[in-house]
Amino acid sequence: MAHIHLTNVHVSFPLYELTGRSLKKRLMASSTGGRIGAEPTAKRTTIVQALEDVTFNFEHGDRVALIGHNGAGKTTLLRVLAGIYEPALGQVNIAGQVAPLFDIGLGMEMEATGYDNILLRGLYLGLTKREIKRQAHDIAEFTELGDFLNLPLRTYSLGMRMRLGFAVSTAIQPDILLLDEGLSAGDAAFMAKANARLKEFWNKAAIIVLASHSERLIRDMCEKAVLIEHGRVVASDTVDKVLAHYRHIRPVQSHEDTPVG
Ligand SMILES: Nc1ncnc2c1ncn2[C@@H]1O[C@H](COP(=O)(O)OP(=O)(O)OP(=O)(O)O)[C@@H](O)[C@H]1O
Repeated sequence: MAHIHLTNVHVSFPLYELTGRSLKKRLMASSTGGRIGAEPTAKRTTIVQALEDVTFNFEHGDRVALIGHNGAGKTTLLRVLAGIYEPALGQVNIAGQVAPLFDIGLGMEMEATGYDNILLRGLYLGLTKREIKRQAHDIAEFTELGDFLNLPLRTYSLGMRMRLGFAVSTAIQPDILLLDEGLSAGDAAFMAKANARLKEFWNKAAIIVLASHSERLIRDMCEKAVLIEHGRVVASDTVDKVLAHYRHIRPVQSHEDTPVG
């Protein structure tokens, strides 16, 4: 059974550029972003605490929305779940194959060809060489990039890179899907195809974690939600309860698809 268990996870980024006291003060008072603090060691460098003491358990069957203001820590948390960031403190315990459908260029090499990047991104995602080779033809077909697959990635547009990244990430049925907002950058035809594949995965994936500001998307896709404020989890419950909590602490005027965060 798939699961994601996080215990007291901390992630911080040093801000070497930040030397002025007044800018630091203004940042500390900001309603967006992670908490600004001082690194306890090493010359007291200023840090942004992107995640602070994050603990939660997602179990098989969970569809969870990550909700929070700009810079709250949602993408950082997704990156921790994808193994892109190693937390400075705390434990990450994940059972199941993870497919991150964001940071689509990670693991890819600009000077390598599309075909080579299928292998590189596949290895980066934790697939074996054998698994990738078995799927390579289908992946190439799904991208519809044809002869471009023989050219280096630097010659691709953003949308072409997204086609390649998406095709590799979804080459096998993952247990855990990680998404940041919706997919973008693909053209209409590819987005329709990608969304159809995503829908199929959506029903089969054991756990889905979606970071989003769209109330409609959150309500459509998830049953549970985690609210993050300045890197800390402040609520973890049903979507209804967490959205109500969020509205309470950050009220907005409502309109058709009320942005969350
Ligand atoms: N590479 C980095 N270097 C320095 N600070 C970073 C870095 N990545 C993220 N941060 C900081 O960490 C905090 C959390 O950022 P993160 O991208 O996780 O927020 P988010 O909730 O995904 O925001 P948004 O809704 O705007 O996408 C922010 O204050 C951001 O400035």
